[in-house]
Amino acid sequence: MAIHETAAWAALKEHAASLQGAHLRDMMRDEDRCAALTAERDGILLDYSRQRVTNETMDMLFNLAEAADLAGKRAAMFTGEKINNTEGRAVMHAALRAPREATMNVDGKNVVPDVHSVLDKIEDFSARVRSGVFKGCTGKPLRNIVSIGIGGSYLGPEFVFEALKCEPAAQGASTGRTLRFLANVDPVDVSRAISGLNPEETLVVVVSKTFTTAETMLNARTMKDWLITSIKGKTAAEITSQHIVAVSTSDKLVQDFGVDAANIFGFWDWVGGRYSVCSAVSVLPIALHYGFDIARRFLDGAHDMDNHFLNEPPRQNIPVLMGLLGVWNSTFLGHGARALLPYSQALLRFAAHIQQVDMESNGKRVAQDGSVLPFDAGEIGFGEPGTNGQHSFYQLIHQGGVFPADFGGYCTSQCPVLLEGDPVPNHEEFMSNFFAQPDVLAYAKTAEELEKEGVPEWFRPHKVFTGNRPSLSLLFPKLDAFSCGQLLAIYEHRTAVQGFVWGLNSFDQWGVELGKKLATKVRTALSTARTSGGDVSEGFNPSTSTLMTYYLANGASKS
Ligand SMILES: O=P(O)(O)OC[C@H]1O[C@](O)(CO)[C@@H](O)[C@@H]1O
Repeated sequence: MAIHETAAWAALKEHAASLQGAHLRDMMRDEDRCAALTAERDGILLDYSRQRVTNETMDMLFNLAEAADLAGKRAAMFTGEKINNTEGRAVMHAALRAPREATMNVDGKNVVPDVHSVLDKIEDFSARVRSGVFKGCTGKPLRNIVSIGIGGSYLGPEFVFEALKCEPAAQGASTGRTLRFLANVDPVDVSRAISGLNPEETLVVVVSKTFTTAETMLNARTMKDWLITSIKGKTAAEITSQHIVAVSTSDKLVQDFGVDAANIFGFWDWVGGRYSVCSAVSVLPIALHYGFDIARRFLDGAHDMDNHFLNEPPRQNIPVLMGLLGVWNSTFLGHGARALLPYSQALLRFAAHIQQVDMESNGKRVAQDGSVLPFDAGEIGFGEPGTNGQHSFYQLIHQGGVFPADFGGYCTSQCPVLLEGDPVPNHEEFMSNFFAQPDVLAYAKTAEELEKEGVPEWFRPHKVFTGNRPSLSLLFPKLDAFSCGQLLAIYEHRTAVQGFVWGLNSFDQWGVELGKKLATKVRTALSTARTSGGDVSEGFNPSTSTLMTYYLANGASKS
């Protein structure tokens, strides 16, 4: 039975209607309710008392999870069933962070030894590069890493890199080293990536699961050309073998590109692109830059959260709770977008990564069996670290439409500062906002209150806050490699929970294919027109032809 036909679904619809008049300001007065709407794991505290839910709502959401067979689908994921039915693939990113002694089967084969053999290879290679045993072809140490990749082969690694940049252990381990990312096929991104780098000290890591992605392959050719034309007195083969390595599932295409077989770090088709953060996709650049131990701690954190997700009952299970609340807010309360608001500057690329994990996974219009979903699945995710976001889009989330918000924060800072004579450490000033903002969203400021404060009548409507805007708060002890892994896994599993409940396939991404095909057609037409002077009116609609003609006439031939 489709999930929207179940009694659990109907009950939630009715319940949502009955809660329409309820206001968070009143709901927050119930201390027992507030105490019940929390969960804890390893010092991570989830407080979801500012969600527009009661204990009854949660029970009904747990019933919905049961009706959707959430537990069965989760077990199928962890046991290597081919739950990505449109691609015939297992979804086993949890195996990427499993300990050596674990057993996780795909097609009857334990994949954990393969995972650890690549991790061992990364540990060895990164140690040789970092110690200067593996050098550039002119004998210089390789201090700079440029990691080329896009989408799932870029956003996760960059999120992890930024999260650890100022973490004391990671910072110490990366002194004198540079890690940059090259994703966009815009040549400006190449220029930004290589600016100030000495090619003789630069190692390029080409990251592409398929090794066919147009953007990544052009950037890889561009970087190869940069290395070969800038390093003098060495052959192209010598330069390529010492300065380019690759992370991919396709050994053949990587070797055709000229990379030594010894310098390929593999992964497997049971790892989806946006779920590949714990494969060599991130582990290699992170280990090269911060050292392998830091990368291992990150994997351990993600594994810790896998265990929590797999074993904890729903009421204490952070990803399950967050996934069900996402379904509640979007499907039953009608809030199609949510804000990701980490109170940590180190998480400046968190929202971008989770946006991809969530929107590429659950942005679907059909159920797993191909039937059209009679509700909007997927949510828009957007965000910025606090307090920068407060001075940008918070106006809208306080007084415009309603956007449920995920607040994230840390009890201690990666870089504490206490100025002489200042009463509070800088981190506490920062975190005061983390505690204040959810209450501003939840509680109202009424016209009557404003009147009592002496605000003139004409001015009151502008200062009214309707409140009743849901949020949740995730408070971690500190941001280090381990907790960064936990955070990643919470959000990966949160997305899976939503997809499981909605009954769709969160692990394919057919929606990105058509654009790639059309871009290929445009590229061919532009190149033919530019080289042989033809026009671009054939095969395109009048609008696209006009735009392309204008582009060709205004500088394309020169750039
Ligand atoms: O790693 P690849 O094969 O270059 O693919 C890059 C990305 O492109 C996508 O296929 C589509 O955006 C992602 O799923 C993937 O992570």
